[in-house]
Amino acid sequence: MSEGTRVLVLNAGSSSVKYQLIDMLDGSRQASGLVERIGEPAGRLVHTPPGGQRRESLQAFPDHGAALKAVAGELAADGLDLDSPELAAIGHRVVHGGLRFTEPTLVTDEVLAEIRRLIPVAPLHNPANITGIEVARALRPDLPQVAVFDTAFHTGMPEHAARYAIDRQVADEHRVRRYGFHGTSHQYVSRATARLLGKDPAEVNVIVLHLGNGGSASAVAGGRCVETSMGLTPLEGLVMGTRSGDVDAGVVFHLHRVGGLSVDEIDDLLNRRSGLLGLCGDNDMREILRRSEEGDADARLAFEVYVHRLRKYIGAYYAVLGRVDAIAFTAGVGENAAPVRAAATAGLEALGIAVDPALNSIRSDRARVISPEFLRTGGAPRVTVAVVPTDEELEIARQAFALVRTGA
Ligand SMILES: Nc1ncnc2c1ncn2[C@@H]1O[C@H](COP(=O)(O)OP(=O)(O)O)[C@@H](O)[C@H]1O
Ligand SMILES: CC(=O)OP(=O)(O)O
Ligand SMILES: [Mg+2]
Repeated sequence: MSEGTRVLVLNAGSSSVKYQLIDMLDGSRQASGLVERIGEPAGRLVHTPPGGQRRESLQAFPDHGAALKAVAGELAADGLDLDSPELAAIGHRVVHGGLRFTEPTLVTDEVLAEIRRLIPVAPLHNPANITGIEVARALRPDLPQVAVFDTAFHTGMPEHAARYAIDRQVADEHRVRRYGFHGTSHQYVSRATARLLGKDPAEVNVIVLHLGNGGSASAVAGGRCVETSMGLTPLEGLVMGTRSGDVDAGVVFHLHRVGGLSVDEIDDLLNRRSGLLGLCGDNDMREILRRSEEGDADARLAFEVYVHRLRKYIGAYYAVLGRVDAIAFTAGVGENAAPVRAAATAGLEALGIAVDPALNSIRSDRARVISPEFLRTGGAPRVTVAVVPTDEELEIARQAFALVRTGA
């Protein structure tokens, strides 16, 4: 077993790779960075060395393999060679773990084959995750590679939340059920929210709104996920950057039978050309807020559809939990877009939910409460609304390190 104390975490997303090198002795970040717009003509790598100046390099990254090689180069330039004996493991975010992977798992050829078998149910993600694992294995074949699954935190969901109301035999034969994603983030943020409240996670009920490029909501009761908005694939639920979220399944039949689109075309439409992008031509919330402010009607409608869906889920999860102690906004949109947080919670005072405009407008990368100190709720218990930055990489590093150190 390696005596190293550092873990490199790779979070390979649909068009990006986020990475962090973390020393598990004290949780300190040795380096971190992001490669974005992979596969596009103009890519970007931003690397932050230990305690140093961010370096940006603008270049095209044709695929995830090219991106990871560039990351290894940046780390080497800081003397953080991937050959270092200080590295104990490489942790990988893997989006779909199906029914089998409910815990962090050491990657073997057989595990990799199973992750590959799940590509049809995570077509935007598992291929990138696999590439990340393959490139990392080629760079350090001697090192444990640990897969940490987005689905794992949701595997304890009650059966009534995990089941679709379709023929049970068909569902079981094809393993059609609701798996849920972003679980590492929902787990980390729900615990961090409990800490912010000064309580034990076992005592609190939290609605976590993870709003990034992909987005999902979860209802966490006493530390356990009891409901989440994504399903068999990361398509169900909230309106996302390029994904539709919930649509009547009848839309698929209609587009096929009447619209003449093939199943693959509909898959591409709903996963890559819908959501905010489909509604207004932009998938970046920053652009949508800017355009809305200038009076652009398409951007405004996209914003309203996005927020309306979010409000529906807040209401639904309030009912699922019965008692809500906190609502936590997280990920790129949740942490940065004050107008989304304000609109999603507006007019809900009777549920004990409100956001203080001054607190909401403060920019910070720390977990913080944005609900007002005093609120007329008409008797409803007050809900703490908070912005709680997620750290999927730190959580993956912890889980990966625990596995290689203790085998648990
Ligand atoms: N300052 C900001 N204001 C509004 N939205 C932002 C801001 N910064 C980032 N975002 C949004 O966050 C999204 C990315 O979120 P992130 O959690 O990094 O996504 P992912 O991990 O899914 O790639 C972007 O598409 C952008 O819309
Ligand atoms: C599962 C998922 O949607 O992930 P991301 O937000 O990284 O696309
Ligand atoms: Mg993300």
